[in-house]
Amino acid sequence: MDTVLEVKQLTGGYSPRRPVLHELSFDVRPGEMVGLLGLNGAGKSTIIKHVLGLMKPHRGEVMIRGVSLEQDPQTYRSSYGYVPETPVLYDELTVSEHLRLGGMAYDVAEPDYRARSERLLREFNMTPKREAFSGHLSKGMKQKVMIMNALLPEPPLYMIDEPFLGLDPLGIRSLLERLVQVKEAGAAVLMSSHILATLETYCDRFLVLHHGRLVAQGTLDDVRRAAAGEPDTLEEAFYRLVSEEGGDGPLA
Ligand SMILES: Nc1ncnc2c1ncn2[C@@H]1O[C@H](COP(=O)(O)OP(=O)(O)OP(=O)(O)O)[C@@H](O)[C@H]1O
Repeated sequence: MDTVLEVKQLTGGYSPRRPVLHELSFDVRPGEMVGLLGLNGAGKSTIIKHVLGLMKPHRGEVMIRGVSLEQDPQTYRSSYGYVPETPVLYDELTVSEHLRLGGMAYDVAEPDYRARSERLLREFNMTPKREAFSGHLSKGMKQKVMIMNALLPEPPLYMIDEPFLGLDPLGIRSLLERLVQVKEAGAAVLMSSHILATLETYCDRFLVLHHGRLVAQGTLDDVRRAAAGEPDTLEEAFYRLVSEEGGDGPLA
């Protein structure tokens, strides 16, 4: 089956002498949402930084639709939308100006830009704030601007790092509904979160990261089977896989 994101034997981190990620291999396919789970410091954001091309692997490779960053930086970078854990915006630009900038960066044609930006503003209840400076927005509204900007170009891959912080329940629902739509339209989604019940409901497969190693990956049943005693829920399976004391899961 084709893959959108393919990570092969990735070892990486902030210093070559002390890797944070150890020989990770996984893929994310078209029409699939994959959940990335791990305790604080497990390495989730570091994986995402490697996929974004902000960090260079010590060993191994990362390809998006068969292309590595080195082979074709422009194609690689225009193939993903990214929602970071913490919003990064220009305080002196308005919500509309951020969307406009995102549309230009990804070369979205004008009629598509207009239709998509109107729809996103409506869906995320941001139409009344379209002319507000981002420095004047609430935390959740800033996060919505990041989310709208990632969705606007309709890329083949979405990387979403702990997106629910600060979003109100309607915002969470709008985001999840939109992710289901993009996935059904054939996009691939890699989403990290600590909200395991939501990941369990929405994701098709899971990557369980512990001390920079994948200790389980696959469908909910695969992850349940990897955990001691084959528990019923993702949360319990995760707990057993990363618990230092209990279980027979592989620990780092
Ligand atoms: N800029 C940095 N320089 C050096 N080490 C870092 C840096 N950022 C993160 N680390 C280290 O890399 C490891 C993995 O951190 P990472 O941010 O990837 O974890 P995470 O799984 O995203 O955690 P969280 O759930 O808290 O967001 C940790 O040991 C962390 O201390």
